[in-house]
Amino acid sequence: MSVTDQAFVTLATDDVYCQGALVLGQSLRNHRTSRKLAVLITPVVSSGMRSVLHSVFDEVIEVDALDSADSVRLALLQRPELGVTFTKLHCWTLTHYSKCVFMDADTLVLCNVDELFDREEFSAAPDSGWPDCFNSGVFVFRPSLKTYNLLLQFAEEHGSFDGGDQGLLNSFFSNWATTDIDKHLPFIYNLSSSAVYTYVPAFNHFGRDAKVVHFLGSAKPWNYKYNLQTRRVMQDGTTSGSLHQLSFLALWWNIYSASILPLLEKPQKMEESEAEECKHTFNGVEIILKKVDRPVANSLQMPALPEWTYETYPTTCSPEELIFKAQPVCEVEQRSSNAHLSEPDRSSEQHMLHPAFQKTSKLNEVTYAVSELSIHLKPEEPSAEDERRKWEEGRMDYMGKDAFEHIKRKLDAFLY
Ligand SMILES: O=c1ccn([C@@H]2O[C@H](COP(=O)(O)OP(=O)(O)O[C@H]3O[C@H](CO)[C@@H](O)[C@H](O)[C@H]3O)[C@@H](O)[C@H]2O)c(=O)[nH]1
Ligand SMILES: [Mn+2]
Repeated sequence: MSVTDQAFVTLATDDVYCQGALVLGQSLRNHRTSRKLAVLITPVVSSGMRSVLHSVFDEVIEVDALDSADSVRLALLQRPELGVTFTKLHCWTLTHYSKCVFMDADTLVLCNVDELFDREEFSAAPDSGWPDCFNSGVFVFRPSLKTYNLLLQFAEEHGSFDGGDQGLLNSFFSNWATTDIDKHLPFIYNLSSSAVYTYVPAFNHFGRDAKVVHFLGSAKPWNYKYNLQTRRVMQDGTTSGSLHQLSFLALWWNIYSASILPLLEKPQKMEESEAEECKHTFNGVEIILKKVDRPVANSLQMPALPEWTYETYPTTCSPEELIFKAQPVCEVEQRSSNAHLSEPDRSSEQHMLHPAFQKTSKLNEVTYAVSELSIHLKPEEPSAEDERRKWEEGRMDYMGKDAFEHIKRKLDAFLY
């Protein structure tokens, strides 16, 4: 059964967030959603990335970027980049759907969540930072131009208390917390990976039922490095996380390497060329595959956490297997005790592969050739204004370009 007038909708304003949207879309496919998949993009998304999006999503819809331009409030949140999340409001214009579930590009489904469509506008889960507010990373809504215009008007009149869409939507749907308990999605539909350690016993008790993980905050899965041999996320000085977070991150990367990487234009085969590194370059993003002879000790060694961890996979696993094994161990174990064929939902999975998966047989070539995978943002030259602000805020780069020798050279050039 497929329902064509309902859709999961996400947003990727640039090629970087497209990485997240692709993994989210793929996770929905892996769990055989019966709904359409739509992604909103802006004009800056590259044509290469658009064609990759087309192989996972039913619809790729270009919209103009909306910006809250609310730098003061966004600075309070310490996330100046979030003004652009106002672009999310465009989802109300998708009136060819009767009902939709919006999901942030930094979310991932762990099982089929089609039952969300039984809920009404406006349903969302509590935010872990302020539970009387909902988190706007997962919500059920009804597209309507009327609502869209009311939202824009509201934004103009009242702005957003956090500068992003979440503040705006909470003020707009202000009776969410008190009026209808059916509109409170359980937290397992929007489990923020950072909430994991704020209430560990609750996570241990309820976490195994998690249905959607949300990597909210400034460190996104694509900011980490992934070791294709150990199938673990690598930690360096700038990234850290609890074991639970790291297992969710590893799951994200499992999907990325198994299903998204093979959709990218195939780089020169690394075994043949002597190259140590190969790159896929998009607009502002480089995806780098590296041959590294790094001792395994450098990547994170996860101690055994039998009741809640992800399996590590032998590299001999077929890509299809890999995709469906990317489940919490507790689930895998339950399944293996009575052979997964007895579970009707699983037995048909292998036959229901989305066309996007069929290309994944190329995975092994990549897997064997490289051991480190990372996504880099091509650094933009900081503007003169950014530079000045850094100085004013006392954040000089003493070791780098603001080192005494560089300043002296500038002064010399100015004086002589
Ligand atoms: O440059 C950007 C930034 C965001 N997004 C999209 O907007 C979503 C929200 O941004 P995100 O970086 O995921 O924000 P969070 O870290 O999740 O922070 C919170 O605050 C945001 C601003 O209010 C809300 O949109 C989020 O749902 C809420 O979880 C992303 O997932 C993307 O879908 C882009 O496409 N490009
Ligand atoms: Mn998010």
